[in-house]
Amino acid sequence: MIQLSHKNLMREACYIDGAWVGADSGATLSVDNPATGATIGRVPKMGEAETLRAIDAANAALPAWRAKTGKERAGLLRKWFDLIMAHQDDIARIMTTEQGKPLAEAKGEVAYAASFIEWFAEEGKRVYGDVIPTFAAGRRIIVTKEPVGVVAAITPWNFPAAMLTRKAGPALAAGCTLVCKPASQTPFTALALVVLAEEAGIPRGVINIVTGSAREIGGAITASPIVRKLTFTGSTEVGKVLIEQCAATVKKVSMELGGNAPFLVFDDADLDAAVEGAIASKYRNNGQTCVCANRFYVQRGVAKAFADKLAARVAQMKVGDGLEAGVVLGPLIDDAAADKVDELMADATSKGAEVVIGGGRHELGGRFYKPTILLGATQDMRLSREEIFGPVAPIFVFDDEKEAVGYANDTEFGLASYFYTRDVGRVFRVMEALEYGIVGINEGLISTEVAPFGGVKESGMGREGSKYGIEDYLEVKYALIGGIGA
Ligand SMILES: NC(=O)C1=CN([C@@H]2O[C@H](COP(=O)(O)OP(=O)(O)OC[C@H]3O[C@@H](n4cnc5c(N)ncnc54)[C@H](OP(=O)(O)O)[C@@H]3O)[C@@H](O)[C@H]2O)C=CC1
Ligand SMILES: O=C(O)CCCC(=O)O
Repeated sequence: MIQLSHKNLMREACYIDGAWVGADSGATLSVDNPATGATIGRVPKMGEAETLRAIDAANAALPAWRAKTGKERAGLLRKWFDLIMAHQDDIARIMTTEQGKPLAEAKGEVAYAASFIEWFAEEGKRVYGDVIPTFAAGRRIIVTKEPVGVVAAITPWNFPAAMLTRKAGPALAAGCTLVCKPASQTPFTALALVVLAEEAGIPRGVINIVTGSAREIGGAITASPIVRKLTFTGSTEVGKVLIEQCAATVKKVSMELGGNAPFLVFDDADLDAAVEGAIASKYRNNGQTCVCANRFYVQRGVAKAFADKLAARVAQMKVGDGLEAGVVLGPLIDDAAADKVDELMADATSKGAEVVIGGGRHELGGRFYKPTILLGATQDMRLSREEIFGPVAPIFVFDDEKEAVGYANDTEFGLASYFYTRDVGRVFRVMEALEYGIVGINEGLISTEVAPFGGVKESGMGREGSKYGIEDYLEVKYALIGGIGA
């Protein structure tokens, strides 16, 4: 049992039309602690029928919710934000237990998650339209923005709170209603957030959550003509399947998919700052974020110095159960994730990469992995193309700016990128040349609710957070008014 101050936060049921319910069949899925392998609870194994009921509930709740003023919706969202922050410790404890990230990081994620609710509560009041200067006397053009309608959100296990609120915040603020499906490995964090949405007084049907079979739930969502938008964060592979499925009903889609972030260090960089940025970008959530640096390209003259400084910092990182004090790297999410990191490591070392520090599974066993640095990585290694999603930092060497940018862009992905330099001209040249939705320049942490997060190429479409984030939940309506006279 997870020790919580708010006992009701840990719910082993789904929330549909304002009621906490189980699966029709009574079937459940177990949720395990990745640090210990122990089962921490069970959630309903729902499928098509329950999902369709959730969609109907969202549809029934839509007229009243969209009719509220932005300010009325903002009031309820603000209460939700306050409750999330009031229960930050409990939610973080649930998150660490089911996801593995260290408690301090989990607390940070809860605050980050809440920030999307606060931000969009405000932004929902500012959904402005336009009056366009007319093209003909006696006519006027008005542009208004309307909620897209019922939205479905499918979220991943690596940020079980923030990926939900980054979607729920703008959706609800815009006047949409929501059906969400959290990852099966981390449903309790999402369920806890919905418990608090209910306590905040968000009306029944406005937010619904179903857990269970991804294929059945995803199939019901994408086939439904009622659902007008799907917002997804997860693998590119599943994103592509969902885009295809959404084509049948021509839904709007927002896709936040995989990344392969390059992290460039030029020889004029502040190396200490670059090392701090590398630690934040690479090892946050044990390397399991889509914006984690995946490839370090370091200019030849500073490559060894950068590797040594990074290794000195990595040597201090404590690996262990995220609930233990001082731990900064928890377990990987599951055995498959650890096996994949092993495979990428074996491929890289067989092709000549040299282990600077770490290099394999941790003595703790299970899914614990040593934070690792590799020197001598090359473009023919699998980890130059695939998301590592683990604590391995491969260092590639380059000689000039053109070569570095060429390597950085040599991927089908285009989410986050980073570079370190003190040359102002290079700042602009490289920023403009990188084919990425996000560029961190002398910064390793780019996530904030006030900026637009999203990718290009196979990293997806749409932006989350910031004033741009709400646009994905709005339709533009153009009205031409005639008969006005002279
Ligand atoms: N962009 C990102 O932030 C993320 C990228 N990834 C990448 O993807 C790899 C695999 O991770 P994984 O968790 O399997 O990611 P997935 O893309 O499989 O899972 C993300 C979400 O999609 C759901 N899902 C899976 N299959 C379907 C489907 N056919 N229809 C509808 N929903 C579906 C999952 O449900 P369920 O949990 O029930 O299977 C989960 O809620 C990682 O190693 C990493 O490389 C992973 C997570 C986030
Ligand atoms: O990995 C992801 O899916 C999103 C990264 C979270 C963030 O940094 O906002």
